[in-house]
Amino acid sequence: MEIINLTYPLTKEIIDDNARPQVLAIGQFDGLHLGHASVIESAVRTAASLNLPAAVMTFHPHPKEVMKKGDYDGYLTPPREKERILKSLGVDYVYIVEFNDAFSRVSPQNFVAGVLVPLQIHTAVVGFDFRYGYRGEGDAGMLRELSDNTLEVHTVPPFLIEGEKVSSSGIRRALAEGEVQLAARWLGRRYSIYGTVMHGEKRGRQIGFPTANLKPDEHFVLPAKGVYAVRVNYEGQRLEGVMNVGVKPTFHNDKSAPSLEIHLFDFNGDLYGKSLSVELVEFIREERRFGSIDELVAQIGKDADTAKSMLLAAE
Ligand SMILES: Cc1cc2nc3c(=O)[nH]c(=O)nc-3n(C[C@H](O)[C@H](O)[C@H](O)COP(=O)(O)O)c2cc1C
Ligand SMILES: Nc1ncnc2c1ncn2[C@@H]1O[C@H](COP(=O)(O)OP(=O)(O)OP(=O)(O)O)[C@@H](O)[C@H]1O
Repeated sequence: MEIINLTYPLTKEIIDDNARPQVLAIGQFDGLHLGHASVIESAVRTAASLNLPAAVMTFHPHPKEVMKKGDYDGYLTPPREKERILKSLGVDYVYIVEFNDAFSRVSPQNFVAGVLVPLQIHTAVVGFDFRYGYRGEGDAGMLRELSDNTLEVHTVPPFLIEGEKVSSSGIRRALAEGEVQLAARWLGRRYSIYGTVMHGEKRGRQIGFPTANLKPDEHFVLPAKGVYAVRVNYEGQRLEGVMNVGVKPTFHNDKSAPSLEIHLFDFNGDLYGKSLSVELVEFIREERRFGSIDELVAQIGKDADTAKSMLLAAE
């Protein structure tokens, strides 16, 4: 899979290097949830049947971050995570269009005439509610006419679960409420955060529950503050543990950014500086302030037992 960064307007060099008949799925695709997968899989299938390469076009940074509106609070799939998943879907080319103020003002006409036509897109595959161009004025139906009928357009019907359209914003809402199982059903996999283990305040070991403090490698959306049963992938080993996402109100009054602390079961190696990914399996309870360290320690012991039985029952 090749990744191509594009800036509008496209240069002659970029066009010369990338113009080829190809099937293109277009969208923000943050999360690469089951709805996104149905669009991209449809593009991959169509490409195979036409014997053409399959491509995906996405935008970076997230338009909601640039336009400072909506529910943006990080990425469900920051760039490297998105690449990993797109690769597994069988995509040949990924075009990442730089999303900035100027690009947000490109009209639907100029998007088609200045990007899709020069790249020789044979078929564009989009979801039923795809919008593009300045103020989202363009829709799927307009793609074909704006290209002077050179472009085939496939529109993918809504992917629903229990009657609801699977969406990135729904997954953000679920994570913000600690509903990690709902998020996992919509994602088609458990939500995971990739990061590096940093030095913490060194209190964990003293209280009998050493924790790995995870600094996310990219700007991941964090789930609601609280305690979670987790699975951890470390150098190919699958470990299990319990994670606190929070500000440790028993020790601090500040409202600093939440930290991610993982107590791994049956593990006592040195993790400082190591890369891990942590999969959220189940929410256990909200974070709270304890009156004494003994009470906190007793509760963490119970959390660990709860997490173990949840992990045993989880597939
Ligand atoms: C499973 C688990 C649950 C936790 N729950 C809370 C909590 O509810 N309130 C709190 O103030 N700290 C909570 N903590 C955070 C501990 O206070 C923290 O792990 C300890 O202070 C060590 O921090 P350090 O790594 O910065 O030294 C929890 C930690 C774990 C591992
Ligand atoms: N559930 C779905 N079923 C079919 N197509 C979808 C679904 N969700 C998104 N798409 C399509 O995937 C592409 C990318 O959409 P987008 O990233 O805006 O998805 P979204 O999850 O609806 O996002 P948000 O919740 O932030 O509005 C678009 O073409 C869109 O129409």
